[in-house]
Amino acid sequence: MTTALTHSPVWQELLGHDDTEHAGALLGADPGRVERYCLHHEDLRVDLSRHPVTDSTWERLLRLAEERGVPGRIEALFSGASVNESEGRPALHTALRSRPDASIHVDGEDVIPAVYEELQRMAAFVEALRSGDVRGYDGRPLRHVVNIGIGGSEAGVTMAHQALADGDEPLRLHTVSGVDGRELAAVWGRIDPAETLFCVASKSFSTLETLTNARTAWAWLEAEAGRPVPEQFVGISANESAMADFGIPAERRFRIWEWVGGRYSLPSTMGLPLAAVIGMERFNELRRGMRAMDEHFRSAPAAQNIPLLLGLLGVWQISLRGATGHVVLPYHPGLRRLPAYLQQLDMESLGKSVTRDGQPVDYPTGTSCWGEVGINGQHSFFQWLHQGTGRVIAEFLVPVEEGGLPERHAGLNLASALGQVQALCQGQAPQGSGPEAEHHRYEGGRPVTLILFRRLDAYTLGRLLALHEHRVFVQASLWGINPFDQWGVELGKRVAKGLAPVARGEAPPPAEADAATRQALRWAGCWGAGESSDGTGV
Ligand SMILES: O=P(O)(O)OC[C@H]1O[C@H](O)[C@H](O)[C@@H](O)[C@@H]1O
Repeated sequence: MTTALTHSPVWQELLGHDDTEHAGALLGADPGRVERYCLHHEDLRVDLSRHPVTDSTWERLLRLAEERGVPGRIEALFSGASVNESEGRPALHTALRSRPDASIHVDGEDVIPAVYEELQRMAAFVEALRSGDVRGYDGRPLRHVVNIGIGGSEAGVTMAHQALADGDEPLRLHTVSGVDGRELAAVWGRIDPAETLFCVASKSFSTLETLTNARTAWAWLEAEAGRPVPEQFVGISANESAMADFGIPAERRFRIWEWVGGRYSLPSTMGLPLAAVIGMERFNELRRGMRAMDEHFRSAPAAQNIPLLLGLLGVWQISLRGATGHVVLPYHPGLRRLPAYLQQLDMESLGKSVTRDGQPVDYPTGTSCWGEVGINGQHSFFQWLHQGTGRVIAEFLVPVEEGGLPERHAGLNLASALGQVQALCQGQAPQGSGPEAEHHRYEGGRPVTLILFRRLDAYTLGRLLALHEHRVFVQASLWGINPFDQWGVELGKRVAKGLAPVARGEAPPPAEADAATRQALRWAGCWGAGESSDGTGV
C-alpha cells in the first residue's frame, strides 16, 4: 500500500516547523553555509545554499527520505523490480547504460546481453553509415539522416544533437515530428533523396504523427527512385511486428524494450540518429556519464546524494512552500532544447493526482517545467522571476570553461548567470521611500539551484540527464506516485481519432463530440455547410 505524503509523521513535523528565513540572510549569517550546501560529483558543482533551508529542516528532509522508503525504491528501480505498477513492468533505463558485465533479471532473464547485442548491431550500422558503406538507391553514400519521431522518440535526439554536434560531421541530422507535413516538406528542400536515411523512431510504432510522416517519406522516396527503397529506412521500436509490417527490412530494425519509457530511451538504440552524426564513441561517452550518475545515485550517502537532495528540495518547495514551477536556465546556446526535454521528463512523470495504488493525493505534486537559454530569458521573463508574485524553482546550468571565445565575449555568460543568481536571492531594498521607490524593490529570496560544470561534453550531458531522471524519481517516491506511466495523454488522442474523419470533411461529428467541438468544426467549414444553425449549432 502506497501511503500519501501527508500520512508521514516527518512530513507533519515539517509542516509544523517553519524556521525558514530569507536565503540571503542565511548566507550572510553563516560563513560555512555555502560549503555545507554545495554538492560535488567530479567537476559538477551543485549549489543549494540559495534555498532557504536550515540545518534542522535539512535533517528532517533526510529522515523523510528514509521514512518514505526512498532507499528501497532506488534498489527496486536498479534491480528490475516492477516499479511501474500501473503498467506492470520495471523501468530499466539504467540497464541501457550499465556495464556490459552487469546482470539484471526481468522475468528470470538477464536483460544485459540483449541490450549489448542491440547496441553492437547499432554500432556496426553507425560505423558503416559514417564510413560511407551504406549507400542509397543510386549507389552514392548516405549523407543525411531524417529522424521521424515525436515526444520521447525525438526530444532526446534533437536536444543532444544540438548540444554535441559541431557541424563538421559526415552526416546531417534533420528531425520531423509534426503531423501537418510542413516539416517534411521543409526537409525535402534540404536533402537529396538518394543520400538520405529515414529513421522511423517510435516505441509503439503506432503513433499517428510518426506513422503518417513515415508513410509520406516512403511514398516520396519510392516516387523519386522509381521503386520502393526499404533499405533507406531504419525502424527503432519495441514493436517488431509493426516495423516488419511497415516494410522495414529485418537488418534495419533496431529494438528497444517495453521496460524502456520513451522519455528515458535516449541511451538505447533510440539514440541511433544521434550516434550516426556524433559517432559511437561520443554516444558511449554520454552513456558513460549517465552511468556515473547512476552509480552516484545508488551508492552515495544520503547527505551527499545529489539527485536525492534535489528531489527532497523539490518536494519541500512545491508541496510545502507553494512553488508552482521549475524553470530550467542553461547558459549555453547548445542546450536550447534542454528545457523542452526536461519538460517532458518532469511533466509526464510527475503530472499525477493519485498515488501508485490509485488513492487521490491531497497535496500538489509535479508543477510546470519550462525554460529557455538563460541569457535570452534575462531579456524576457526574468522580470517576472525578480518581481512577479509567483514562485518557481530557478535552475541555472552554467559551463565555466568557454573554450576559445573572442576576448570581447569572455566571461560574460558566467558573470551574467552569477549576477542573476545573486540578485534573485539577495534582492535589494529600494533607495528612498514612497510608491515610486516601490517599483525598484527586489524582494529576493527566490529559490535558486546553481549547477556549474567545466564544459559541455557528452559525458557531462549524460550526467545532467541522469541527475534529472533520478531527481524526478525521488520526487515521485516521496509523493507516492508512478513516474513511469502517462495515461493522461491517451484521452485526447482517442477523441482526436474520432474527429479526424470530420476534420477531413468525410463524416459528420460523432456522438461523442460535444457542442463546442461541433461548433468549432462547423466554423472551420468541415461539416454542416448550407445548413442553417438553429442557434445551438448542434
Ligand atoms: O515512441 P512513440 O510510441 O511513438 O511515442 C511517442 C510519444 O507519444 C506519447 O503521446 C507519449 O506521451 C510520449 O511519452 C511518447 O514518447
